[in-house]
Amino acid sequence: MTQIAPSILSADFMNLQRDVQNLEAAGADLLHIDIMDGMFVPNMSFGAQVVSGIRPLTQLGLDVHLMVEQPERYIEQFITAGSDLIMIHAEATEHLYRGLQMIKDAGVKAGVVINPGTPVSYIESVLPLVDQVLVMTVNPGFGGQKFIPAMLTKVAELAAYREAHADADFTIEVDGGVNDQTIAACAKAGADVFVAGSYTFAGDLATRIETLKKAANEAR
Ligand SMILES: O=C(CO)[C@@H](O)[C@H](O)COP(=O)(O)O
Ligand SMILES: [Co+2]
Repeated sequence: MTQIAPSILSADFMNLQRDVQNLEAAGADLLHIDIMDGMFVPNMSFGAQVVSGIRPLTQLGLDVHLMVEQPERYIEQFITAGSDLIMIHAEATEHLYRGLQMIKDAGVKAGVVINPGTPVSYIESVLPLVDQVLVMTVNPGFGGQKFIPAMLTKVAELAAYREAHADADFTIEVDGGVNDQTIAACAKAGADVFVAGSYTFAGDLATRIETLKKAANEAR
């Protein structure tokens, strides 16, 4: 099933409540929330307080993308803040399995993320544990970058893995440079959840979300 997850990184932070509520009214399926620590990625965004602030404003699931060194240090904060799904980067911790278990043990969905330079084989041993795999289709750290088409082979590889393994029960998400031109190829390769920040906010929200959904559904 297609799910569109606008990234609030492209929202107007001085009007975040308005933008979150407008996204829900416009038909967003999830809210993608990018947390950047200035270490794992060369940019900073915001912390768990903002997630706590958003939580009571919307019924949408909060899809939290931690771009943070040693994310296990912050998992509890993001659970308490009301995240529905917490994703940690495979490259950011020596204890990937433990970090994912911490999230799952709290009854929250857990996701693993891979950077453009990381192969699917690197995360194979955690695939039976996760609820979502996020394939970065740009280098993490900034919105508004150009989609890297070579990442689609990883999406297809994950879709084939899921098909072949009865114990695999994860959605495949793509993040970075997703727009009306790139979403069809992602859907064709097997992606289910599509993060779109700059594209969604560059026009009428409802029209843009609808355009993305239609393109993804037609490509399947
Ligand atoms: O995680 C990230 C960037 O690191 C993303 O979620 C971006 O915020 C998506 O932005 P667009 O590429 O859609 O503008
Ligand atoms: Co993201």
